Amino acid sequence: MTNWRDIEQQLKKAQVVLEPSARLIPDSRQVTKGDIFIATKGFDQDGASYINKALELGAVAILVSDACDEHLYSKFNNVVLVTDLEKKIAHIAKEFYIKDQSVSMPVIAVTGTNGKTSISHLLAQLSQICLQQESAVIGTIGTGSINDLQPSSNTTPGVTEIYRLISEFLVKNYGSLTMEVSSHALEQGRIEGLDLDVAIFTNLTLDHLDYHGTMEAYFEAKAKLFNEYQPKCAVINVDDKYGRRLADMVANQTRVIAYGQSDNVKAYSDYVYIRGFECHTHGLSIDIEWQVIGAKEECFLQLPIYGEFNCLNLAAVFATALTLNWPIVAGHFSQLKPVPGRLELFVKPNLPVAVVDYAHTPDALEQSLLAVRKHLSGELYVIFGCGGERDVSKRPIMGQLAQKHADHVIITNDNPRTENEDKIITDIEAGMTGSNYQIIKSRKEAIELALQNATASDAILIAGKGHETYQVIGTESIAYNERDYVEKLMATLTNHGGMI
Ligand SMILES: CC(=O)N[C@H]1[C@@H](OP(=O)(O)OP(=O)(O)OC[C@H]2O[C@@H](n3ccc(=O)[nH]c3=O)[C@H](O)[C@@H]2O)O[C@H](CO)[C@@H](O)[C@@H]1O[C@H](C)C(=O)N[C@@H](C)C(=O)N[C@H](CCC(=O)O)C(=O)O
Ligand SMILES: Nc1ncnc2c1ncn2[C@@H]1O[C@H](COP(=O)(O)OP(=O)(O)OP(=O)(O)O)[C@@H](O)[C@H]1O
Ligand SMILES: N[C@H](CCC[C@H](N)C(=O)O)C(=O)O
Repeated sequence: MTNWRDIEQQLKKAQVVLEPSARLIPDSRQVTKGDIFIATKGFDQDGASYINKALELGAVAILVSDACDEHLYSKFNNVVLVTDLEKKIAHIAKEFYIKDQSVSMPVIAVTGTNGKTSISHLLAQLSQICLQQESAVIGTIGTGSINDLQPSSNTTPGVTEIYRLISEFLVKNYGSLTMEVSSHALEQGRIEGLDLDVAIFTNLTLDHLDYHGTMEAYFEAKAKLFNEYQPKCAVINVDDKYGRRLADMVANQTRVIAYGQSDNVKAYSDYVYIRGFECHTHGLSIDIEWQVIGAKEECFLQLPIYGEFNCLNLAAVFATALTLNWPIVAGHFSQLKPVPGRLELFVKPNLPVAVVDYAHTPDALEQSLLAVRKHLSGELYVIFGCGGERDVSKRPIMGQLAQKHADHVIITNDNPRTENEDKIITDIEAGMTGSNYQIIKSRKEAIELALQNATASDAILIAGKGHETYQVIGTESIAYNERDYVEKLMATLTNHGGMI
């Protein structure tokens, strides 16, 4: 049995009635009445051990993989056994959800260690501005319209959820979909079967070695987006050495648009080149030259967005809009807004500027510290931590970079999860010298202290949580919205942090 039609026939024979609202659900905890539960063999667990739970919650049928333990599924009715279900599920989900496969929308996939959310949200904003049409996103902050994001638990959801979301976006008539594609997703085939109009590569720096083992394996996972999926167009940051390797290995039928600010860029026939840029208190000015299909042009963009790295993100957005034939003009870019929790500024007269950012990798932390320095004068405070149950090799490097680029460092908690929080902090300290830093495990206290100690001309970078709305301690997720907290705290403070 290889396709949905065969499965449907078998379910009909078994007199299973499927409602139009039925969904394919691989996680028993998400099953609701009328759904079909997908039981596969996972990394840690056998999905078939949750069949009972799924039936209790109202599943009307079960698709089970032959990789699952037979004892776990043989006793149930309405079970359809599918050989190699793990490999076939993408195809089955596509047929199940996309009934009319002639209807489609441009799909843009963004991969890389940092910048995926920023680029996808900026593209969705630009679509609204220049096409007056809503676009969908799938990524870390959520899914759907950026004006009404629905929560997502992974950066890239599982393949059944992806096709369910796409069917919903087609009904809503969104102009395009930009999805963040993590290296885990590429390794696990979560976007299998998708036809990609554009694939964007941002950069590759240290992260996720707990999962991939080596940078080379991490790169190979990212490269799948370009060599296995063969997008129509590849928009690649060729300032990055891994980007240059990718640009050399894409298939002939994929058009490469190189972007960046180094001399490498103009070696490609299609490119978006950042000739220069300026960082000022109101944002960025970027001088761009581009050549796409022969014609060479230039323009000057002004944006109320911070960060040198956002020049690169903007170049990727620009190149993508060009290849999709969006009618962009320079003025559209000045209407873009910062992405929530990405170098997001909180400003109040007579108080230091607070910048909430999602930097949680060494490169992102360094880039965001350098970025804040370039836009703002005064002393720079940084408050950051490292996640528990995540790549430990980044901890001392982040400690070292914080000390190198900031004037004042406060180490705090960032989702210690089930790890010992003191051990995480000791790992960070291993990269630091001297004792001119503070440890304040409570993020709230750390932020309040920095706001009280800093002067009105200083800046405080609060890194690691960005848009997150929780702090995970042990297995408990405690509500904590850093953006709200900072805004409310600043409202209660007068100059130099004195409480009202
Ligand atoms: C290690 C890993 O990547 N696991 C992913 C994998 O899970 P799996 O199928 O191996 O799951 P499993 O735990 O062995 O369970 C087997 C089956 O039992 C089911 N189950 C399990 C428990 C239960 O109560 N009921 C139930 O039905 C599971 O849904 C699964 O179908 O496939 C699932 C569906 O695609 C993913 O949701 C899941 O991501 C887990 C939750 C995860 O945390 N992954 C992280 C590492 C991740 O993917 N991160 C990247 C981005 C990181 C970044 O760039 O910052 C991401 O894309 O989010
Ligand atoms: N092009 C870039 N290069 C380096 N750092 C960047 C870049 N863009 C954003 N950053 C930094 O990385 C952080 C995360 O950015 P963003 O959320 O856009 O990346 P992401 O790839 O979606 O990350 P994640 O997969 O972890 O969600 C930002 O808060 C910022 O500090
Ligand atoms: N999606 C990333 C984000 C981590 C953000 C940081 N706040 C942390 O918890 O480490 C991850 O799960 O590794």
